[in-house]
Amino acid sequence: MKDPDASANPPVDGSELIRFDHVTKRFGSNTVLDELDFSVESGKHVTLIGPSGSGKTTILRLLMTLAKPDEGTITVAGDKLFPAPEKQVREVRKKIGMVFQQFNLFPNMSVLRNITEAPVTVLGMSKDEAEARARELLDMVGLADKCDARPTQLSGGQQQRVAIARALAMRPQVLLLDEVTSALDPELVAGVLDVLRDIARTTDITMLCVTHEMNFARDISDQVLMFDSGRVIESGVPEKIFNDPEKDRTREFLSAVL
Ligand SMILES: Nc1ncnc2c1ncn2[C@@H]1O[C@H](COP(=O)(O)OP(=O)(O)OP(=O)(O)O)[C@@H](O)[C@H]1O
Repeated sequence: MKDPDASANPPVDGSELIRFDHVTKRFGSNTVLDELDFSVESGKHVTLIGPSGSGKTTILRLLMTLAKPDEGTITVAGDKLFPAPEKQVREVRKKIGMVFQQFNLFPNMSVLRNITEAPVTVLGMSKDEAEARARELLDMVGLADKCDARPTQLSGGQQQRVAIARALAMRPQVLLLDEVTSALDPELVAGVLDVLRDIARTTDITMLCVTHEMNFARDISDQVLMFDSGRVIESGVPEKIFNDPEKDRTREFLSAVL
């Protein structure tokens, strides 16, 4: 399962890969992110936890440019993602890969083609190179024998593992994971989390994850950020946040979910 080459040209470990400065996002009168500041260092695995509606998914959607902030700046690997000219946004956006709750695979393409499509059309990779890379990634997620299958012939857990391979095929510097096991039957969750644990352990990719799987968060995170009402109210290593949180709000949240 080793894939030392999951991300292209990773920045030097310890440098800042993602930075939010005073980011505010409103939906009508609802201020979802409120002058949010936080950063993620290159190579680290950071998990966002917090109550439903606290703004976690919105952060990932801003990074994917699926939504825009109202105020503030977002920087990725030293380059502005917001505010920035459209051409720069497209370049910076290539550094980011995301796996969603729903797998969003193309149903009428083979598994292999689902993975090679964007590297060929967006990155201009040759078909041969993209296929070789896709086969390596399918091996990494334990689906080497499913290249020719259609997504509908796979279980939800297998589809999600294809979606993980598809995100990595673009050689992003950061992988965003948004509640990737929420849509799965319970017996399929462990297989997907094991694949992600292996990716966290064996690659140098930076991960920013939203999850309700607290054991998974404890296992893979270098840092856990506790969110409430659009702000980080507490952050620290998992041992600290899960065993000895400082804020009552964090304690209340964890006692409700653990
Ligand atoms: N497109 C949208 N239009 C209007 N309101 C939205 C939109 N997207 C999100 N919101 C609102 O923003 C708030 C934060 O949503 P978000 O999905 O970021 O929360 P979350 O912390 O990820 O929650 P959960 O854990 O339930 O997924 C919620 O009140 C939500 O209703």
